[in-house]
Amino acid sequence: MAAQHDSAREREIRREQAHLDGVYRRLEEKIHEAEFLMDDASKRAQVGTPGALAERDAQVFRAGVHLNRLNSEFEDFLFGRIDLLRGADAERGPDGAYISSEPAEGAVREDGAADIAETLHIGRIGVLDAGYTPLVIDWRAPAAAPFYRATPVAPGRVVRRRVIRSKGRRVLGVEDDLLRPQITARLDGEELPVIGDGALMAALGQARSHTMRDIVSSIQAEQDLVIRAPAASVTEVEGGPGTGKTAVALHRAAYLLYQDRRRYAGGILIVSPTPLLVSYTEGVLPSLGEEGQVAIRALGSLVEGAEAGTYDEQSVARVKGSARMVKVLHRAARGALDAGEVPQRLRVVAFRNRVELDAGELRRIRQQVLSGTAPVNLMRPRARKFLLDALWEKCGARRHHTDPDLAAEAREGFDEDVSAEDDFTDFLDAWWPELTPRRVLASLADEDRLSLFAGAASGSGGTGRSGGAAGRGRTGRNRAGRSRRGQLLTPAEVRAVARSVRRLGADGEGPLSVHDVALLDELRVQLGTVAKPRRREAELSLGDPLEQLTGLDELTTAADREAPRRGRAERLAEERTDYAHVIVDEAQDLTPMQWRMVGRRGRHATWTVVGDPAQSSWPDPEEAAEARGEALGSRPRRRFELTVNYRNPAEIAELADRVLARAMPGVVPPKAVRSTGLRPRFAVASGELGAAVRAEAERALSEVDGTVGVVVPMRRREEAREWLSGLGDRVVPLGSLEAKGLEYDATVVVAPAQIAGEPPTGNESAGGGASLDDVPGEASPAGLRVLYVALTRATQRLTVLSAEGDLPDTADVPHLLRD
Ligand SMILES: Nc1ncnc2c1ncn2[C@@H]1O[C@H](COP(=O)(O)OP(=O)(O)OP(=O)(O)O)[C@@H](O)[C@H]1O
Repeated sequence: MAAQHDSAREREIRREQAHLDGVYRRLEEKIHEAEFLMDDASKRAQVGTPGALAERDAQVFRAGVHLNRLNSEFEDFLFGRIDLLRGADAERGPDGAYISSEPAEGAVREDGAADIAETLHIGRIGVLDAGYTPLVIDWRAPAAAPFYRATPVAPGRVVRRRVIRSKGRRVLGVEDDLLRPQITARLDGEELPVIGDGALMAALGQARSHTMRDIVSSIQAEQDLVIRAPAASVTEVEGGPGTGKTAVALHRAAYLLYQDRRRYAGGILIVSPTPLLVSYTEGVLPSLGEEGQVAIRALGSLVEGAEAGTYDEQSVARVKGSARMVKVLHRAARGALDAGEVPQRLRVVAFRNRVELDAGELRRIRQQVLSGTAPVNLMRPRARKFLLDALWEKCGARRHHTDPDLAAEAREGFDEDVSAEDDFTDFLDAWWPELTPRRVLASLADEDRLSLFAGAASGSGGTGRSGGAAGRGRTGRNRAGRSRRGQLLTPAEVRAVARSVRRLGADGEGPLSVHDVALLDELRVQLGTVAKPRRREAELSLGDPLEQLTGLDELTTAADREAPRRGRAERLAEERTDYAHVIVDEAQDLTPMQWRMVGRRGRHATWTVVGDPAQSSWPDPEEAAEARGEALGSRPRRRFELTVNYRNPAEIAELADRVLARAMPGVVPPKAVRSTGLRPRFAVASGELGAAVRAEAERALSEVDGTVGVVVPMRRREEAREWLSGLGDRVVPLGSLEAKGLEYDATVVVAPAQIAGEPPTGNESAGGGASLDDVPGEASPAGLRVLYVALTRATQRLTVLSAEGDLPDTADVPHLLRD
């Protein structure tokens, strides 16, 4: 029986191999076609402009290179096949396949027999044969949708879905799902064979590496609905851990580009919470045939020239992320002209007279200038004009001219003379310097200044409306000391933030934290920058050079795109601050300030926002929801929910759900699709914690082939690196908040009560150091949500190692994880 089955499998593999061979033959024809075109182009004397010819040469050359590389570099280039019944009508779509999604009446005969009328192969790119019949359909094409959408309940025309595993030119295996088991279908006169137990389970059981794989061959129906949702307005996707939100977001980016390349020439931005998650996911798009138009950025790398390198203590992050900072920064931007040395007197010579403005006059002029609403840096011309007005008044020349024309002429001469004086220009540079966001942020290291800006709301003025910096600093502090009502930040918060920005140094060039970056972006807007000239759209557009080669939708490989496009993609990302589509991953964790920063990059964009409120580590969900609402504006929303957990085996999911029930009672967890029979392991660190962690990590390493994540409380992450040193790169130490979005074959979760008892905050990551007590605080809802994230990272095995505060029972189960 087994031998028979094997031979059926082998026969099917041979058949798929024959098809793949045919595809490669066609590709080789395309190589020749490309070579011919290249040859032809070079022979032609003058057709079109020289520029057009050069472009054409380049295109043809690239086409040849792509085709050559295709053989070796496109792993599982062909991965799927569907066998379909005859459709309700005989109309074909642009990809050469029949359009009907429902079978024709009579396609299944009364005795349950039916013939397969159409077979489609699905791959990463589309290939047509010489007669425009599809050899391979691009996975994003409408004709490929049934491959993902068909279910036994709603099979449409699909009788059998097959996943093909191949490498380069070789077919390695096939796995089938029968979607209409009740009918007897025949293909070319033979009964349709069904091989294997389905591809999804095979994919889920594979060992994990440090980079995410695409799921193109096993996208599930509810995920496909999101990936192919129309790009209008805002697509919101919620789902528990492991439901494929990140995977879906990445596939959606590739799908949108395929659908409307021209529209998305404006760029797609994918915002990820941490650099770890960026490096984990960034290989997926090239494997899907896309890269150049998509920028994947961590929140700490979203602002040009401001790369976050450190992380704030959690209590500080909480303040910096809060929407209260908007007003503080508004005041800081307008008050920043008073930071440092400010000239107290302006002296010029005009019409052979010395004219002077003293400190009081200068202060009043500054107040007048700042009464405008423009960003501070853009007010410099206004400041210049007001100074000249005051000097003109003071020099008394106006009184000598009764004739308005003569007066105007004299004034013009006056302005020209004064403006040309070094004393005047030097003064203006010092009195109204161009402010940089970094410098203004750094100026908040002065507690007096910060407490003034953080003081009770008093209009929008900031220091520009009152006296000198030092005097105002004192006033602010007194005011703050007198009354806390209406204060934006408490004195303790002021101290903590001021201390944290000292890291930037006086010039502001020191290391930035993740949360500083959103503050810089806010200041960038408040201060204003002189716009750089924009490149011409044509220069930016990547176009699709291969569109001209008939019969191939698109032929590029990851390696192709990497080399020539990388520089270009980087340049595009650098230049771009406004995208055509913005995808936000782990959206539940953006702080209000980060929502503002991200919102600015998608003012004219459509959006896809994916997240899970149950995994939010931000302590004030309402404040974040409000900021998210503002960033997304009044655009209509379309909501989707993902309900199946593809990552965790049921045994692990069940344990994690106990924590979810504590963190968010009543929330329905996603359903785990597989079970391994391996229950989580519980252990207690009775001696030295480091030794126990290392021993558990070693044990996990011996149990799985792939990666092991060791999740520790944030304040332990530096120590954890030492505990695990020398165990090799299959083991990754992680602070609890760093684990977000990642997954490992095995995880060791250390000290759950400490993880749940840490002060909550937004997206934190490696580096820096929180200063917490050894004994964990009370588990907060946000802390429990962080623990829930930690417990849902494993694809195969989970170990929970109890430490101080965990109160394990006789079976070593810590109190937070008991029923
Ligand atoms: N249809 C699928 N076929 C195969 N694997 C899948 C499928 N959907 C999801 N997966 C796998 O499940 C795992 C979880 O996916 P992903 O990281 O996208 O989930 P998530 O919802 O973003 O999780 P979290 O909220 O925990 O970050 C990944 O390994 C992904 O490849």
